Amino acid sequence: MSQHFDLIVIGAGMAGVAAAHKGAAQGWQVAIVDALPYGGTCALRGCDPKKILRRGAEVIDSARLMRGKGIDDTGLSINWADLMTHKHGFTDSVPASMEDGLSGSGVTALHGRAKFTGPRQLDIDGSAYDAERFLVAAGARPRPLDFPGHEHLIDSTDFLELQELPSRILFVGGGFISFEFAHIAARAGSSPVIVDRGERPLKGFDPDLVELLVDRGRQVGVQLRRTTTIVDVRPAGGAFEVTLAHDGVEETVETDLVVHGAGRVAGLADLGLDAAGVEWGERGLHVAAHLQSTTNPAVWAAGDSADTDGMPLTPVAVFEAKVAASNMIKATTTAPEYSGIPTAVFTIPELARVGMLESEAREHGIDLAVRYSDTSGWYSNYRIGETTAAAKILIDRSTDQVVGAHLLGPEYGELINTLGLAIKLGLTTRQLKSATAAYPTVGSDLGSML
Ligand SMILES: Cc1cc2nc3c(=O)[nH]c(=O)nc-3n(C[C@H](O)[C@H](O)[C@H](O)COP(=O)(O)OP(=O)(O)OC[C@H]3O[C@@H](n4cnc5c(N)ncnc54)[C@H](O)[C@@H]3O)c2cc1C
Ligand SMILES: NC(=O)c1ccc[n+]([C@@H]2O[C@H](COP(=O)([O-])OP(=O)(O)OC[C@H]3O[C@@H](n4cnc5c(N)ncnc54)[C@H](O)[C@@H]3O)[C@@H](O)[C@H]2O)c1
Repeated sequence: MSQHFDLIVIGAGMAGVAAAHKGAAQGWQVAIVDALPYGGTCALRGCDPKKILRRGAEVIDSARLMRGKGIDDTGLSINWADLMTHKHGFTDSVPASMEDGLSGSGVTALHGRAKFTGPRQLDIDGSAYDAERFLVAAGARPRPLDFPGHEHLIDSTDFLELQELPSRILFVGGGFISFEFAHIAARAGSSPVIVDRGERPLKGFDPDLVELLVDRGRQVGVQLRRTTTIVDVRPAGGAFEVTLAHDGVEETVETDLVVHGAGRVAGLADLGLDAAGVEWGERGLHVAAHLQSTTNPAVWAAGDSADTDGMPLTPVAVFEAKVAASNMIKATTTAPEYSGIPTAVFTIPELARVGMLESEAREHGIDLAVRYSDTSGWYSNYRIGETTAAAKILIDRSTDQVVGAHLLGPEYGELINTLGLAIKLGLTTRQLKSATAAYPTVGSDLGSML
């Protein structure tokens, strides 16, 4: 006997939960299912716990920057176990409070691994369900790696649960995860090495600012090895030997931990999508612009498991889920509009981007004014002793509108939101400069950056 719902949501992360609430508010019978405790990657294994650990690193870094400027940081250190307890103070209550919220909205909260058995049929750990429609919000998982010894790597979830931090950590891949974790680890007293196969790490960010960040990282002990691949990883007496190849030359290094930071792929492999006639790939479930499966009209997707133009980020996942749910409810074909969505790498200092890269703007033939400022000597950064900060704002001369903004500096992960709003609303630099910011705040630097 199969249990019937108007909507079944697969995945109780940020995307799935947002859509489930919206469907229930419509009066639909909605079920949501997760194989893991409710909350998804962001709240339990990603953004939120990561930024709590980063707070410890920020305190250390801030004190060091003020050394000789009135702060004695002698003996200041991170107590990793206590910082982890602080993290658990947030994460531990997430699943129950999310589930309570869903139940309060009338959503049936199920537990188990979902697998399609037909176009509208689902199996959850041996029980049968069917629905008028499904939202696949199954998230992403670390990209499978194939070099010998890859099974010895830990992933980002494991890193965020480490009970103690070893002294030598090697990160595979030069993206978000490796940079953020390496910056935390360096302030906690470890020696992190990031190995990237490309010449340029953090490829989605402004190359000039990335180089400044790499230099600042080097100063605090984050090593970067470019154009280097992993040949193999071998256990060696409680540690690991990792053979690296660079320019055809092999070298073996010893490390205590090897961490996967080599990208994530949509988590769809176990979902039985073929039985539902749903096409999918590494980037996610194949959807039309309005987020409905291109091959099964009963199936929709959002977030990290949907193959869309949106970046695999939390705000994008939530936004897509709301658009998908709204399209289901109203029988519309609205496509999410992705302009003006900022992103930040939470290194210390943080690196942020919204809109086009300089190279993209030039490819589009935009009559570009590039406003570059080394902001390291500006009051906001002098005050806290920060040595590395810069802004690059790209302006279309013909319209006076911001088409891209790239920032590296303390609190610039907040400042980028204003520039995102400017891009979304098509504000001119004249309009932006006409706004008065509270002084002295980092926001009050924006006028000078423009
Ligand atoms: C370490 C890390 C740090 C990050 N930091 C940031 C950040 O600072 N800012 C930011 O914007 N983004 C960040 N991200 C990305 C962000 O976490 C994701 O984009 C976001 O969580 C995606 O949400 P989602 O709802 O699509 O998927 P998820 O939150 O991953 O939820 C998917 C859920 O589906 C469940 N599931 C999967 N398959 C099945 C199945 N067959 N049956 C039942 N349940 C299933 C999973 O258990 C999971 O709970 C980070 C990611 C990582 C890994
Ligand atoms: N602050 C944030 O918003 C945040 C933080 C963490 C993660 N995330 C999300 O999670 C996703 C995954 O993060 P990530 O850091 O794993 O991936 P990423 O895509 O940011 O970076 C992966 C890097 O690994 C390199 N690489 C891949 N295979 C390699 C190999 N075998 N050897 C050496 N280098 C290799 C790639 O060239 C790339 O530079 C991101 O795309 C992002 O959307 C976001």
